[in-house]
Amino acid sequence: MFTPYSLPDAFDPAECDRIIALASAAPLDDAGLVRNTSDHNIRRADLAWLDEREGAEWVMDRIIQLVARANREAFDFALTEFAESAQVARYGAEREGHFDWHSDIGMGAAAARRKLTMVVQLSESDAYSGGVLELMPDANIHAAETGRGTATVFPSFVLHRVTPVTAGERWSLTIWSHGPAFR
Ligand SMILES: O=C(O)CCC(=O)C(=O)O
Ligand SMILES: [Fe+2]
Repeated sequence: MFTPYSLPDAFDPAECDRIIALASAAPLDDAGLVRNTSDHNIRRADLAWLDEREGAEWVMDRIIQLVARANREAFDFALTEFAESAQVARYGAEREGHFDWHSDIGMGAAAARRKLTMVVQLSESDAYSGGVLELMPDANIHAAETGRGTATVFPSFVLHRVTPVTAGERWSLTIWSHGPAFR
């Protein structure tokens, strides 16, 4: 039940390009400084929030379908909303972009209600080295599928990380779905 669930071809290559272009339409924020309390040792990435970009509504429409499908097929959690914007992240080799082990359930009002996380691989896997999304749903580490456009869905409490990017750049899309407390 808590095994990460993979949805290949959640977005096609042209759609991945469009999402990266939307995120790049304005300067990206530093993950260490904005809407995020982590410091650079924990996370080094550049971020865009899709609710701040014009023309990203179709991305959210697709996300709703994908998360609903994953939840139906694999989790059956009580989900009520998407209380936070989707986030596009760029992890670049120029500063070994990474995100250390963490759970997505946080202290903020919305972050405390996160239940499912979905991460989409927006880059071609040979566009970068490192940058592996690893999950620890049990005593073993599971590497997420790296195919471009593949979505990985997992309970937001599952520990996960992105290993340092050592060459090239990796782009990802992350969204959280929210609901009442687990019981
Ligand atoms: O970029 C990724 O693959 C993961 C992002 C992530 O874990 C997060 O934003 O909480
Ligand atoms: Fe995360």
